[in-house]
Amino acid sequence: MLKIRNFSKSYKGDKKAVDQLNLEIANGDIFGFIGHNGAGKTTTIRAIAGVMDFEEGDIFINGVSIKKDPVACKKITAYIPDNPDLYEHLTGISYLNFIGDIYEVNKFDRETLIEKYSDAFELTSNLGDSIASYSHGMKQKLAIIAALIHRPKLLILDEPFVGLDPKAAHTLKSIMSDLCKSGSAIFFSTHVLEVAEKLCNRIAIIKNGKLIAYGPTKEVTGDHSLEDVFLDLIDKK
Ligand SMILES: Nc1ncnc2c1ncn2[C@@H]1O[C@H](COP(=O)(O)OP(=O)(O)OP(=O)(O)O)[C@@H](O)[C@H]1O
Repeated sequence: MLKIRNFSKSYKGDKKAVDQLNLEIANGDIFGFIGHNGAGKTTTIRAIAGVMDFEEGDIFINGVSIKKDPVACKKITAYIPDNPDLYEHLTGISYLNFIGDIYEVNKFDRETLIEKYSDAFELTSNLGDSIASYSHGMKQKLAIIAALIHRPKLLILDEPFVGLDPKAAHTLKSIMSDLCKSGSAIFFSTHVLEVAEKLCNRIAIIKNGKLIAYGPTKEVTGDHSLEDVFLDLIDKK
């Protein structure tokens, strides 16, 4: 579903924020992307989502290059940034319908999925309110619902659990599992290593723009916790 080939990115000619990254994510994978602050996670995620240009390498979504046909890639992808920028003057429901229109979601699917996910995130009673009145967590929930209503084949999330209350975080984890069981793939960054260890079948650890571990979670961790492996690798390499 997602192939990253020799991807590198430098900002303003500085040293590379990401350096020759290669990754593959299959349908059904929940892939956790882990690294220290400034390691290159958001840079990678923004390139995959097609919201940032890059010079070196290529990224393929379902076999299509994000450079050559970004629209085809974006049609089957949903991207939830760490701090979603929503249209504050809209109500929650008008925002969801706007996204539904862009992705050409039919009326039945739209109504069914808006109801399903708004109920799951306990946002149904707030959908008529303006987004400007939402808390940070409510905005995040709305961004997640908007991403889910067009049934993305690839869901990309940057730090999705920050700002969610424990119940919403639990709801999101089960939705992520269900989505992957239905054949979609998920790529997300997180600093919450316990969540990555429990939820992800594959993980990658990035340090200073380079991969230092990559593979099935159980193979990367062996007999240790992901936290131990992460701290050990970050100190060593
Ligand atoms: N717009 C930008 N202009 C210049 N440098 C940038 C820009 N965005 C990121 N960088 C640099 O690129 C490197 C990688 O940043 P990135 O945001 O990808 O890290 P991250 O792993 O997502 O970090 P965090 O966990 O803190 O969110 C850092 O050295 C950062 O300073």
